[in-house]
Order: sequence, then C-alpha cells, then structure tokens
Amino acid sequence: MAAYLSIENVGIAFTGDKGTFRALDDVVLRIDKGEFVSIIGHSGCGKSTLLNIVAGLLQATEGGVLLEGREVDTPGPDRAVVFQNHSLLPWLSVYDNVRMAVDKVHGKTKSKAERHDWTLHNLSLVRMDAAKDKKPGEISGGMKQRVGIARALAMEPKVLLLDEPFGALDALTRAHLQDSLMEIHGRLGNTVIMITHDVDESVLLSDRIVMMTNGPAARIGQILDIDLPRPRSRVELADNPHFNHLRAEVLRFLHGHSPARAA
Ligand SMILES: Nc1ncnc2c1ncn2[C@@H]1O[C@H](COP(=O)(O)OP(=O)(O)OP(=O)(O)O)[C@@H](O)[C@H]1O
Repeated sequence: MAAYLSIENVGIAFTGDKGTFRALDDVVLRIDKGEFVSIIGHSGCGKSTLLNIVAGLLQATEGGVLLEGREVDTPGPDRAVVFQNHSLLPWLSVYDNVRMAVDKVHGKTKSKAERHDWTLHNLSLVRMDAAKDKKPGEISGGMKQRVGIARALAMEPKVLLLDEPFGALDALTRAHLQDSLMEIHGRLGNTVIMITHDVDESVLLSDRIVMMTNGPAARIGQILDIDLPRPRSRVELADNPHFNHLRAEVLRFLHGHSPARAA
C-alpha cells in the first residue's frame, strides 16, 4: 500500500552569488497516517529545508513529495506549519488569530456559529480559552506557541509540520507543551513531522526518529523506531532502561556525526 505521506528521492541545491550549494541529497521517507516522526540532526544539516519542501514553501530540485498519492509543491491548508518563533499577528487578539485561519479554511463548510465554537474548542485544547481576548504582546512565549499550535490544529491539516516549536522556551514550559502535544496527538491521531534538537523530546514524543547526516548533501543517516507503549509519562520513562537505551542511540548517532564548521 502507498504511504500516506511520501518523500521521494528529494534533493535540493541552492544557487546564489557564490555558486551552488547542495543541501539535501536523495532523501527518502514514508510516513503513515497518524504517525509522529521527529527529525534530528546538527545545525545546518537541512532539517528546515526538508520541512519547507513538505510544506510546499521550497521546491525540490530532484524528487518530490506525495500526500495521499498526490504531488504537493505549493503551500496548502492540508499541511499546517508551526515555527519556532510564533507568527501571530500582533494587532489581533488570541481568538482572532485562530479565528482568521478558521474562517479561511472552513469559511465555506462551517456556519458562523460553528466557526466560533471551533475556534474556542481549539483554544481550549491548548488551554488558552481563558486568555482569548489578550493580544500576543500580553502573553508569554509559551502561550504564544500554544496559540500557534491551536491555529494549526484548527485548520485540521492532514499533516502538522512543527519546526522546533518549543526551541525558544524554558525547560519547564517546554515540558508542559510536550505533554499537551502528546495528549492532543493521542486524542486526535494527527500525522506530525517535528524538527527538534532535543534528544529527550524526540524519544518522548515520536514513533520514529529520523537522524540526518551533516551537509552539504545531507541524507537520512539512520531511522530509529521508538517502540515505547503509549500513553507515555516522562516521569515513569526517566528511569526506564529501554527509554535510556533509545536516548543513547540518538546521542551516539549525533556524536558520530560531529558538525562541520560553518564556512
Ligand atoms: N535559501 C538558501 N540559499 C542558500 N543556502 C541555503 C538556503 N536555505 C538554506 N540554505 C543552506 O542549507 C543548509 C541547510 O539549512 P537548514 O536551515 O535547512 O538547516 P537546519 O538543519 O534546519 O539548521 P538549524 O538546525 O540550525 O535550524 C545550510 O547550510 C543553509 O546555509
């Protein structure tokens, strides 16, 4: 059976003033519906480039991406992206930031009352309904990321693309948001690709971890199956030998692929 999301022999080269830079080479990855896949690798290896190709924000030079058998090469509401630094509109309230996406995606299929309820429902999924009337400038970084996630979920995308969504947050907030994301994924069964630099985060959340070699011409170096039963608890996993073994596997891979110095 064909994969739900299929990254087929993707390569990309950037051409600029200083010549051509080959960022990715022959990346092949097939993802099932409902799967949570993390991508990990050293800085500059090409993780965001790969995510942006799946999002349709960048065009692959070779190969392509298929979602349910159809090629995707432009952005679309079936693939929602959450970036490391929230991209909320500062002049709109929390509610309106989500509502705008809801109106755009569900304007023709849901009534006004349904769109209102759907906006509130998604804000409550990330526990931001009480702060719905605040502006982005009045809430914390973690709260902004939660709104960004609510906005992405409200679009009911086929695939949720997360580019280091918790990278800019303190450890405690990060842990809370990881737990929320795990709970939402458990409940809704979203298909997720998440870029992270955090080894524990990748093992805790993922079904599979895709480890990338360093660029130029980065590829998938190894894929690790995370066969820990769900639901998962960070506290219980802290002294679980299998969790620690998986964690060590990722660390070993990263250590064996030390980053090249930036030119
Ligand atoms: N538009 C572009 N033009 C030229 N080179 C680019 C462009 N975008 C990315 N690159 C290069 O491609 C490589 C991969 O970049 P990318 O941002 O995908 O890495 P990353 O793994 O996401 O890094 P980080 O973890 O630091 O965010 C880097 O060497 C980067 O300099």
